Amino acid sequence: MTSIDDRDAAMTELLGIRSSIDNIDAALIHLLAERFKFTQQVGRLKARHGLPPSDPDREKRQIARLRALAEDAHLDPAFAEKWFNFVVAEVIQHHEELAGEASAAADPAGAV
Ligand SMILES: C=C(O[C@@H]1C=C(C(=O)O)C=C[C@H]1O)C(=O)O
Repeated sequence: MTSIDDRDAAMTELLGIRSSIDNIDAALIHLLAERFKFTQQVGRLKARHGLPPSDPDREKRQIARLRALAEDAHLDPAFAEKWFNFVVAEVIQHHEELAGEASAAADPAGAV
């Protein structure tokens, strides 16, 4: 059993830790927003030049790099890879949408 004082101290400590978690979550949202700004830039460039939305070789290299970074940082490399694949799936969907918009703009009647 812990005393009321112990519990109050634990709650104060918990709130302090959660405030750091809140700051990190906010930083991650800002970093992701910045990443998506750049991937949208890549998507528009690819769409303008008829390049494919995905680049599996680049993804493979990034996964190897991120797994090594995760290991150094004592983060589960499998989690790092899952996170990357989750983000890339969204990026590729955006790129496909941009490619569709570019081809519709180039050929509004849909003629082949
Ligand atoms: C952003 C790109 O497009 C796709 C998305 C990637 C990413 O989000 O890291 C990597 C490769 C591509 O499949 C790119 O080709 O660089």
